Amino acid sequence: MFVVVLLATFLSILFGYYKWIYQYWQRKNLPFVPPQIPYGNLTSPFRRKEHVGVSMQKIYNDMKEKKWKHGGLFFITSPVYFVADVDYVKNVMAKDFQHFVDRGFYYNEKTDALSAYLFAIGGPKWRNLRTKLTPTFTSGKMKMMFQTLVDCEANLEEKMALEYEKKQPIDVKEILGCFTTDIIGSCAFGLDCKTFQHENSPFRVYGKEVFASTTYRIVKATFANTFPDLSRSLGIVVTPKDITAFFMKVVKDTVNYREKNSYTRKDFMQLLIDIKNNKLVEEDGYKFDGKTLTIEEVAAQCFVFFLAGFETSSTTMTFALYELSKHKHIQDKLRDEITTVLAKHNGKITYESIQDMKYMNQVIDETLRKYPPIPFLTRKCVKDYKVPDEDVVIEKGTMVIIPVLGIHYDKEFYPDPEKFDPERFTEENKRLRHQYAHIPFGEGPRICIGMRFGLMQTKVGLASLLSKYEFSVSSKTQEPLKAQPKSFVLAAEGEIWLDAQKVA
Ligand code: HEM
Repeated sequence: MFVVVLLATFLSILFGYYKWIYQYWQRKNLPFVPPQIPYGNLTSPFRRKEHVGVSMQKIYNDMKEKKWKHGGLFFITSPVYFVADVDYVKNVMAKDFQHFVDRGFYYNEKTDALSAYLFAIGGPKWRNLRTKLTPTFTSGKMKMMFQTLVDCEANLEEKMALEYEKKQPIDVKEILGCFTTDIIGSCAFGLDCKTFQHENSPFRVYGKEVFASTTYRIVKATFANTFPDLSRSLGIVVTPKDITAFFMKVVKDTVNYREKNSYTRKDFMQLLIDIKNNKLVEEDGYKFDGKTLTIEEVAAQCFVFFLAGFETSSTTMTFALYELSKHKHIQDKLRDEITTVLAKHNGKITYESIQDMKYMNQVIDETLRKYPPIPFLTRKCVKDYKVPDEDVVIEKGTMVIIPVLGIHYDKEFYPDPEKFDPERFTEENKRLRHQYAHIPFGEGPRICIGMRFGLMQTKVGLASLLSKYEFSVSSKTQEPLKAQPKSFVLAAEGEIWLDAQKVA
């Protein structure tokens, strides 16, 4: 009896707490989407049937229909500020950035070293590291790493030739996943991963594991990101232990080898080692601030280059090839451009030749509009923010959502948004649109630091494949494509099978 009374008292206190919390936005005078106990406006992590990015897109559409420029949500019991107007998005991401410096992701340097990477960390730590790493991604550095991409492109070419010989539909997602894993493995870790030759190469295996979200990992990450301070004091670890052990060992071994043997290489790893040993020179745009990187910090940054660098670009190439397969005239037009440009550069894919491919840019921009790998972005309010021209103050500590996918499918900016149409991205059409209507790489000071590198590897992969093969969708592909509900990056559920024909 006592236990029943205790339980009833606990439940009624909990219910009262939820009721009080769920009136938060009402008290703030901001319209809000009615939440449900216990997950608020999130779907249960145990019954997730659609990608969170798609749920955020639906909320965006709903708010637009009601002519709301912004609104309130709840993630479990945390109030979340949702921005549904591109001018407001611009304020949050750039104009009033000082209020929204953090991303609000959980990380824990003490118990989970690899989680403290540039994408997740906040405050002065982020600013410091961002300043240190920015010179790593200049066009000069990209040019320097281009040969590595060309070396990996030769492996892609060889693998495609072998697949073609089989006269079977080709799993492009897998091939392009191996291609970008090889590139990032080489540029971030200085290793030849050989993923094409060895199906079970550790980088490919761990690369897949990193993105294989199980319900357990989703529950843990949702809890840690919703209650970061509590999770930090509980010492929650979000990176699986075997992944941490593998990447820490690879980085430590590589750094030791290079330092002992005075061996250097033109890659991200070398740039990080140079920052660690304070060897970067002023001409690199680097100003020494008296702080170097620890080996754990080097490992975490290598890890984020790997995390952020391979899946985003491989899904972009995969979706681009899928859309091109469905739109032969666009595919032919792009191939014509590739052939013409390569002819001017002795038939070689060079750093200069890919800069000349203007229609390629349009195709990639349209692919990233329809399939932004990160379909919504977050910021955390770090000091109270009075929303301009509104009677609302967003409190310090509030999570902010920017619904990228919703904006990218908004009919106001993109009539007939389901249609794949690279003409939307001619210079003239881009000028006519709000700058924040296309944000696949984010915007403002926290914009993707690897954008140039990501675009470079995407262009190399597409130019390599399209110059030699003509693609069409195989009947083995499950259409219409559906987004994997549990993955972090927006990726297709199941394989994308394409048929290839050699170009005459
Ligand atoms: C098609 C390829 C890629 C896409 C679409 C993409 C997209 C994004 C987006 C949307 C963000 C968040 C930006 C924001 O919040 O405003 C981001 C951040 C980031 N990306 Fe990328 N990315 C790509 C490739 C890469 C590559 C190749 C690397 C590294 C080699 C990389 C490293 C990072 C890092 C470190 C951050 C965190 C930046 C910060 O918080 O300061 N990304 N990326």
